[in-house]
Formats: sequence, C-alpha cells, structure tokens
Amino acid sequence: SKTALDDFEVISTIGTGSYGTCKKIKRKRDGKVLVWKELDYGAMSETEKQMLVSEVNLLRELRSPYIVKYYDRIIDRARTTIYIIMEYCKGGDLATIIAKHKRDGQYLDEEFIWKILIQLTQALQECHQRKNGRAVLHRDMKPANVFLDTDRNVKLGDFGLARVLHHETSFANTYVGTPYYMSPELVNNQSYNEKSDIWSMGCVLYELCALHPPFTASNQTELNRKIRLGDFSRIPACLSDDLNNVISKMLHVEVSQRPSIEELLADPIVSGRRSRME
Ligand SMILES: CN(C)CCCNS(=O)(=O)c1cccc(Nc2nc(OCC3CCCCC3)c3[nH]cnc3n2)c1
Repeated sequence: SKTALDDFEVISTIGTGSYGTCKKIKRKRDGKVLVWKELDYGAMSETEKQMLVSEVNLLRELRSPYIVKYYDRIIDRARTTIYIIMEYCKGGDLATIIAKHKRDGQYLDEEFIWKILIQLTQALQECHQRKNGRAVLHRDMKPANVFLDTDRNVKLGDFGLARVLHHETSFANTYVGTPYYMSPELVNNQSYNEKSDIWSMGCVLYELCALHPPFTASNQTELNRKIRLGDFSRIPACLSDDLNNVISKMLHVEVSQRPSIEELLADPIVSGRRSRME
C-alpha cells in the first residue's frame, strides 16, 4: 500500500533549505524518527517536474552507509507538494559544527578530520563509480549538506536536489550564500564534472581544518580571481603534512592534475589511514 502523510506525525521543523522545508517526523507504525523535505512543484514546468522525478529516482539508487538514506516519497497533488522521506541524521550538519568550533576558538582534532575525509571519499565513490549506470554528480557539496549520525559517521545529503534546483527558472537558483566552493572550471564557465565534486570536497575538508574556506573575498570578482589562482594558505600548523598534502591535491586548479576518486583511494597516505580506521 502507498505511503500516506498520515502514516507520520511531524515532530518539529529542522530548517528551510533552498528548495523548501525539512521536518523531523515520526513513523506511526514503529515510532522510527525520519525527516521529510517538502518541495512545492506548483511553479515548475513540465520539464522541471520530469527532472525532479528522475532526480528522486536517482536518490533511490544511491545506497551507501555514507549517503543519507532515501526511504520514500509522497505526492500531494492538492498542495502540489512532494514529500521526500529520508533518514534523520542526529549529529546535525558540519556547517553548525564548524561554526561552534570557530566560536570556541578550537580546531577539530585530526583523527576526526581524517574520518570525514575517508567517508566523504567513499560517499563520492558510490556516486562516481555507480555499478549500473552514469555517475551522479553532487554539484552542491558544502558543510551544510554533510550530516553526521549518532557515531559521527558521515551522511552526505541533498543529492540530486541541487541539480533540479539549479535549473534556471527555479527560484532556488537565486544565490542565497556566496559560492565559496565554486571550482576554477565553473568560474571559467566550463562544464561541471566529477573532478568538480573533488574540488568541493577539498573545500569542505579545508574548512574543517582551518574553520574558514580556502578562498574568501568580499565580492565575487575577487573570489573568482583567488579561485583561478588557487592560492590558499596551509591548513593550521598543528595539522600534519599528510593531511595538508591530500587536501592540497584536491584543490589543484588544473582539472587534469586533480585526483579522481579511485586515485584518492589508492593514495598511500589515504589507504594507510583508511586501513588503520576500519
Ligand atoms: C542551517 N543549519 C546551519 C542549522 C539549522 C538546522 N540544524 S542542522 O544542524 O541542520 C540539524 C540539526 C539536527 C539534526 C539534523 N538532521 C538532519 N538534517 C537534515 O537537513 C537539515 C536541513 C537541510 C536544509 C537546510 C535546513 C536544515 C537532513 N536531511 C536528511 N537527513 C537530515 N537530518 C540537522
């Protein structure tokens, strides 16, 4: 039988993203706590609705312990709203964690950063090296889209939704935040590719280390210049050269010089750290 809205009770609103509202919900039959994201498709064209359907179908196929699990979807035609039901990540998002450490003037410890690095890479591996089909690019990886579960394991979220919403007509396209994580190829109006996700992952990991993005500026032009130059300062001195080396590789301005997912996982530093963790 189809899942219906009254199979759930809303506990609270977690927040509002570029596409709509995220609510914490409880499944009545077993009390399981989940979230749903409400998207109003009322103003979407037929093509955009088609894109939304295909993006949601892609969400179903992405199965990894490091990607927010998709459960179901409910379509309420009366309200022209789709409810996408996903796993609830108790640990919140990295943007909140970084802001807290910045406020307290305390860096994150290196072991935690390596754990995030390894698990984010594995989350991207699932998307870039999908068995049965084309790679799914995240396109919008940033600290606010990386969640943690109870054991502080990574849960990469909001897949695909980024693409359907970067469609020119959707209101979500209006930049709410500064695109600190734009890759050089995007700044140069070249195409977005798998290596662009690697760049964004490098920016997220850099910000976990330094508690600020690698490239900052007070306006877009200045930001674009810094991104094209790829000049960023070393992560804090208390963090190892190994960590600095791996993150610096991800932030290579030249797409061809930037490692792919498989090259990252094959890197002796990364595989060495990974084997010590699992
Ligand atoms: C905006 N943030 C900096 C802080 C405000 C919000 N707190 S928070 O740090 O995200 C937070 C606190 C406690 C639990 C969770 N768990 C959670 N959140 C999701 O999305 C959050 C939503 C994303 C779009 C923008 C608004 C917030 C999930 N999506 C799938 N599973 C999810 N699990 C999140």
